[in-house]
Amino acid sequence: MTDSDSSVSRETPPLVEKLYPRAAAPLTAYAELLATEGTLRGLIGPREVPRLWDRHLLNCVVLERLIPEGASVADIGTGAGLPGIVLAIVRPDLEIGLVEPLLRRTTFLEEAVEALELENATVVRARAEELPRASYDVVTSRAVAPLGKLAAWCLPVCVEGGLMLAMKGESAEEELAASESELSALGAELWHIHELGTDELAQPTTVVSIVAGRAAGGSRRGRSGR
Ligand SMILES: C[S@@+](CC[C@H](N)C(=O)[O-])C[C@H]1O[C@@H](n2cnc3c(N)ncnc32)[C@H](O)[C@@H]1O
Repeated sequence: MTDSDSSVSRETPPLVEKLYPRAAAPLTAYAELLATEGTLRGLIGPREVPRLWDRHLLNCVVLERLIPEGASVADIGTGAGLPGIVLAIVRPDLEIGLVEPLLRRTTFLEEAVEALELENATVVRARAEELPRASYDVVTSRAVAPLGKLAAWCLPVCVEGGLMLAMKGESAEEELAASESELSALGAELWHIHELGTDELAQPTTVVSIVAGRAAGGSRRGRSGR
């Protein structure tokens, strides 16, 4: 990787300046952290650095469009903070739990939250299965597990009527078809595939949204209830 390769990703894309002007500086600082400490600590492959914006940050940024105002959000298996840190930056109204079991990753996350001065993000060192039932309004994930397994982890964590948002690639339709009976058994009520950023991004983001029913998480609790 040459210096010019790695610097490409550190230029804030005009799209971010246009759509999220207030978030442009912290997003760029996060891109820099991923490109430096993130690669040094093995959290991001060096080959990802030139495409950090296109394949990672922009891909995550548009997810915010599906999240209701003021929601509490658990980002399951957040790794180096994707999409959780991006969401915390672009949506200060959200309360984000960055859920990750591995110490090396939670150490990086703690440092990133502090460096980026994110008052609305908390690092939670845990596996998804260990989270309290019905504790978040929205549960997000990206590249964590096949949809059926993910639903068994995430839906119980959602309040009744809450949302599970799974970022998926081209496999979304196939995974959804394969897991419909599991979703029903878990009390899911509605599911849908969204294509986000089709007019704006080189690679639109595919998200499976699932509305949690009573059997999934239990009774509704407020955002301060976890
Ligand atoms: C491929 S990485 C994806 C990281 C990040 N979401 C991204 O898109 O770059 C999968 C992450 O899920 C975490 N993970 C695996 N099983 C998990 C579980 N049961 N609960 C929570 N996180 C889990 C791993 O530690 C890892 O950080």
